[in-house]
Amino acid sequence: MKFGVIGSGSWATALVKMLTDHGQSVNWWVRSPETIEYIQRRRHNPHYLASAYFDVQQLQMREDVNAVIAASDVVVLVVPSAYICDVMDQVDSELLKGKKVLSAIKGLVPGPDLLLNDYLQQRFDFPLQDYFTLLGPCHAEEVASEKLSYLTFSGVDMEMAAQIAAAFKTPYINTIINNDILGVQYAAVLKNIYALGAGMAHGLEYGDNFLSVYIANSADEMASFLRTVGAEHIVVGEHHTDPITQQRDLNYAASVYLGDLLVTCYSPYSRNRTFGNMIGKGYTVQSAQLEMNMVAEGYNAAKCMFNINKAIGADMPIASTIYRILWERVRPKKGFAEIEKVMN
Ligand SMILES: NC(=O)C1=CN([C@@H]2O[C@H](COP(=O)(O)OP(=O)(O)OC[C@H]3O[C@@H](n4cnc5c(N)ncnc54)[C@H](O)[C@@H]3O)[C@@H](O)[C@H]2O)C=CC1
Ligand SMILES: O=C(CO)COP(=O)(O)O
Repeated sequence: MKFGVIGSGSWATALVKMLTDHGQSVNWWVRSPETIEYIQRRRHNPHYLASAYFDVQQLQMREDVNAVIAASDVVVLVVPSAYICDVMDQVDSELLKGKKVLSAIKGLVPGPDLLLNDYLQQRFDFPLQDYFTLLGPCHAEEVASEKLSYLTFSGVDMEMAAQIAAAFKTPYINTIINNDILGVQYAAVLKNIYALGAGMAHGLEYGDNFLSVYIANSADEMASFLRTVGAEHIVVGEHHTDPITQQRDLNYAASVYLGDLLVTCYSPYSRNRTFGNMIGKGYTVQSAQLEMNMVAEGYNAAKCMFNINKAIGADMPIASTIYRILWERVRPKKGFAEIEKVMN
């Protein structure tokens, strides 16, 4: 199985490290020829995760995204969601036929506000059976230092998900398989919004006691949303697996749901938490964005989820207050005074 990694930020660099540490050869789309030349010479990415070193004999780096896709069986999408349309607009749709797509993106396609599988289906007629996700609690920085992490691979084709997962196994990466392909993506999007809020709470100088209450309530709100969109899982399930079993077996305390919420709310590596902390301290959105050379997905996600939930109608007082702070200029202090009132 040949892997092609599309993206060269922190997470893409971490995934290339996992694959090459496993012994895989990797086709890697790196946009700048200078960066390619640097990695060839110095064996690490100068811009992101610079402490991760590669065996460059295993890397085939190219500036042309179509050449990477053509040479690969599994296309790993790992650019921030804000740029995914720009990248996919360069892709020749014929090349995607018969390929597997593995998304490691924790965001929705902004504008149409779509899960990535729905975007690929609408834009490329790409079938859900060939679509997989790689999610779970894992910061790129801890991959660089080879700290033990658990990644969850999801897909309606669980056998193929397991085969893909096997290629990422290393002494520091364990893998888990599940078939909740839509739910895991929504969970990954929502946890970024709640983590942004956790950062705001920190910036507003709430303590650990309140934070634990806030995270517990966020977990509950997330699970309630996932149960509300459960009907969609049944539609997916009807074609591939027993829909009732799929519904009843879901454990929202599993690492791909609750675990990722926890690590993103608590870890100092989290970009969403860092961004939220600045907002809580009084930075504007624009100045917080300028401070970071990395992407906090929760900012766009707050708006996308607010729009999506207009149709779904789940009760989401926390996510909608974070949206109003970020996008409607509600003062963080005022927003959190409202959040305080809905805590259980
Ligand atoms: N960093 C992490 O620890 C993890 C990140 N993720 C997810 O991975 C995805 C990618 O995030 P990161 O690698 O962390 O990004 P990043 O914030 O490290 O890097 C930004 C990336 O955007 C690229 N970029 C900038 N402008 C672009 C354009 N116009 N077209 C295409 N690419 C452009 C840069 O080359 C770079 O690859 C996100 O959805 C994130 O939520 C998931 C798990 C862990
Ligand atoms: O998804 C992540 C950890 O699992 C990364 O979170 P941040 O984007 O907030 O850094």
